[in-house]
Amino acid sequence: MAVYTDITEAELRAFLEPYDIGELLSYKGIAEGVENSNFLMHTEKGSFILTLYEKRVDRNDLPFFLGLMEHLAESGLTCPLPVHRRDGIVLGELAGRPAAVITFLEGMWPRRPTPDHCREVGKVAAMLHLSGRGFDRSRKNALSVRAWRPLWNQSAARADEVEPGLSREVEADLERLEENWPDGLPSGVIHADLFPDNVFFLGETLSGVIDFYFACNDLFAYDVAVCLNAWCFERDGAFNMTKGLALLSGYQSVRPVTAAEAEALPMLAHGAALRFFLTRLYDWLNVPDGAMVVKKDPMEYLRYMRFHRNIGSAAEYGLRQSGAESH
Ligand SMILES: Nc1ncnc2c1ncn2[C@@H]1O[C@H](COP(=O)(O)OP(=O)(O)OP(=O)(O)O)[C@@H](O)[C@H]1O
Ligand SMILES: N[C@@H](CCO)C(=O)O
Repeated sequence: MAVYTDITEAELRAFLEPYDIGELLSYKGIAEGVENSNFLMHTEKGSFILTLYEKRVDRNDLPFFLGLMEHLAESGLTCPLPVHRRDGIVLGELAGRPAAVITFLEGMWPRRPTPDHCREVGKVAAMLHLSGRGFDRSRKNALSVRAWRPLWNQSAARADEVEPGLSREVEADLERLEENWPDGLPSGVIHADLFPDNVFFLGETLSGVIDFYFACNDLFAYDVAVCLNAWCFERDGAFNMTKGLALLSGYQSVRPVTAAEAEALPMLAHGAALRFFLTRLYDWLNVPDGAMVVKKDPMEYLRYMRFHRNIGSAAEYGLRQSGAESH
């Protein structure tokens, strides 16, 4: 359960005083997520999420994340909105952490994604890429290729405890990715963490996207690569081409990928797998077992890295190109 920072009822009531959301009726920690502390609150005016921003979130980035949610919602993409206090402010401080109240989004994230879910997430990723264009703030990706080696260095000495030979294998991948990482591809605002637990559905209909706390400006196709990893592998580690095809065709129905993006996709998917492997490995080795958080398995992402190393072309993910260049 991701509650790193606990709060008392008195603290919470004082924090909520400047908001116009009615009397607090109940609140409880949310048993999901690994990054921030989240609480579900019921007030006289409905349900709200209270988020306390934890270690990996830089306070200076919060106006970007919260502003982006407002911008995307205005462009028609359903996502939660930060609630403004009576004085207009959206960001406060609670228990020594930056904190915000966020509107509650109805829906459930898909525990077993189907090709239909994948098509919908492909579409919403492309819509987000197009909608982000009018957003007037920008944020560098703090977890892109240049950040991987410093992150790896914090785990490298202990990696072989997780699996013998891991250290040498990851070193080789890092070198390959650092040398061949593409640049100059279409870029803009990306979500960067568009996993199933961040995409809600009501029945078969996508009801919204949450968790913009890794959003940044980077290559659009990198975001697609993150999605391929997060949505299209089966529990046994096999890549499901039907899901890949659905996700990519959903994406292309809104924003066709360029030939250069298609060519770079295997490298981007390999790098996207390494990025999540590295943060998971760091947490695996460093977050104490007693912490109220379910640690995610880095080895799942090592298997994806191994898969992508051997991919020759994006067609193997299910990409069908019409030859149309775009954006
Ligand atoms: N606006 C919202 N509406 C409804 N539920 C929400 C909302 N925001 C968060 N939640 C709930 O809280 C959980 C954790 O939220 P979130 O994914 O933002 O946390 P996180 O710690 O940043 O997670 P992650 O590990 O995905 O980065 C979600 O899976 C969802 O159940
Ligand atoms: N989505 C991430 C956790 C939040 O960054 C993962 O599955 O490793």
